[in-house]
Amino acid sequence: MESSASSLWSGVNSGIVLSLLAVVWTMLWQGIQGLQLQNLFSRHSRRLSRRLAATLDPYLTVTIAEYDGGRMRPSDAYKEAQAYLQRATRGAGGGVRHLKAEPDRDPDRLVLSMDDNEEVADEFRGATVWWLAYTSAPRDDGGPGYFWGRASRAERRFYRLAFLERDRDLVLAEYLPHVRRQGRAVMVMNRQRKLFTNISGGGGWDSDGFWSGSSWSHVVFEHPKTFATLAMDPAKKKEIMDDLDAFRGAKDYYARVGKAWKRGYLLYGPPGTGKSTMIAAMANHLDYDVYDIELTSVRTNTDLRRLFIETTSKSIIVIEDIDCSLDLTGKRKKKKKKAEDGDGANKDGEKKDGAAAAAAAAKAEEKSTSKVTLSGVLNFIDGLWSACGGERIIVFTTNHVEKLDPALIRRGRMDKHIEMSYCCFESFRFLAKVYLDVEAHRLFDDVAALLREVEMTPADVAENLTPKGPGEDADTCLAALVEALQKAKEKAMAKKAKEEAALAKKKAKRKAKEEAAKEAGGKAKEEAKEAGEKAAEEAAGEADDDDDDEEEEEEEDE
Ligand SMILES: Nc1ncnc2c1ncn2[C@@H]1O[C@H](COP(=O)(O)OP(=O)(O)OP(=O)(O)O)[C@@H](O)[C@H]1O
Ligand SMILES: [Mg+2]
Repeated sequence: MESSASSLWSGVNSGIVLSLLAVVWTMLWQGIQGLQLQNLFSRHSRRLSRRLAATLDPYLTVTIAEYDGGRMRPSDAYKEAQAYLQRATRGAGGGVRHLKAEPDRDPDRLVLSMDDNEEVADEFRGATVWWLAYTSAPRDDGGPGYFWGRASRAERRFYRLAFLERDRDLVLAEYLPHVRRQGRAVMVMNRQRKLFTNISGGGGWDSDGFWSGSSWSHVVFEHPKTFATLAMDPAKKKEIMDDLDAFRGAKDYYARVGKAWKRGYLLYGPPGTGKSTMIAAMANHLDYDVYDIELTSVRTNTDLRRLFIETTSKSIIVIEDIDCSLDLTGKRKKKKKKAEDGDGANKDGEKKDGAAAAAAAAKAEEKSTSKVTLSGVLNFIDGLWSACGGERIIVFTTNHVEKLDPALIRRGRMDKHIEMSYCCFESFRFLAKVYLDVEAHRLFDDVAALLREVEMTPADVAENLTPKGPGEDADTCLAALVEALQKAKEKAMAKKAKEEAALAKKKAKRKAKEEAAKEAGGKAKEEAKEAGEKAAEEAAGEADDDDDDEEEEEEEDE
């Protein structure tokens, strides 16, 4: 590859006029080289030259947009072209004068690519082609991407490939596939796993407290946790690793049975039992990117769907603490009725009752409350859109599995339910090996006995096993753990005693209340009985009087 300024003329038929022009141009070029105006002129000179060439042999163009389908999915072809062109800008930048730089895997280097409005020429089997990078102005025109709301109003990036008409077949049939293949190879070589989030990066908080602007931003994913350092029952760990391996290699299986190539994991258990750690281990095991969705920052179901569509294949999509993120429990029907999307699409894309109803519903919603509903989340997991893009793992974590709507975690949505529990002796031994490189110790029996009686999270055990200073070793750390376990045991016993005392007090109170009620009931009964008897006597007396009157009346009639 070389800069277009030097190679351009090789693709052009020269005639007398052209020769003359070339001479004039060379002289002019040499003249301005001494001046600092070269930057300015080089770009224009290349364009001018190409236009000149096009008048003799018209050129064609192919444009590759950053997003497919309006602004729904980042385009693979764009990414491949970008990677291919990164190669073109290696070394001295391949003649490109304005470069963009991103961090490389190697901390001392940068990955360079051409900046907007830069142009680079490439040679392929004797043909010259020109690549131009450019950005179009944000649009607000209700065009194809308008459905996606704010996203369509962001800048749109493109690569435009120009080539001479006579090279048409070569470029379309061979050069472009070559670019894609090479680009993919570069991407594999440079691949850095990424951790994406929907709440930071080039955007801003809107007046309702939601993040708007670019949907995902990312950092390089560098979590050191692997299954080799994750403490849990070995059989359970192996089962999870086998499950992940089976998923990764099951493309054909999923296609054959007609299922989207995705798998749902529900990780549940008390805080500090390793749920987030497990996600990092899964991502490292599979070599996948991680998309961490902060659901409370997603405004509507439509936004949630857009976020999903923008995720790439080979990724883990995580929603942590799903029970806290939203009120998802038992509100499915109610919410479905009232909480429709502000953007005009509801869960199933069904038609809404009308704009007035939508506006009323939107007004009724509290301003700062996310309108993502359980239906939206269910649709996100296994609706029609969930099938696009392939090879994804969806992970939910929660501390309170019992609070979740059964629909959310049924098999098929969350295929595998994994309980992360308190530290058992096996896990402790594992952590002792990892943290202290100790496989046996005189304090192990004490720890084993205490762990049978006390619940301690792997996070707390790991903390106690971490040497805090130069004087600390396995002996001091294990002694600290035993002490912490004993303290935890005493605390648990004190708590239990307190609870029992409270329970006994409650029982005694209830009993006293019952007896008082009984006594009061007996007294009331006696009084009622007395009153009843008195009333009966009186009634009987009155009845006698009535009989006498009737007899008298009968006699009078006769
Ligand atoms: N099973 C485990 N094996 C190894 N380390 C663990 C394990 N569980 C927890 N840890 C350690 O404890 C710390 C906290 O764990 P983690 O954040 O994964 O807990 P969590 O279950 O996600 O908690 P929360 O419910 O509060 O989010 C981590 O830094 C990790 O190193
Ligand atoms: Mg966590």
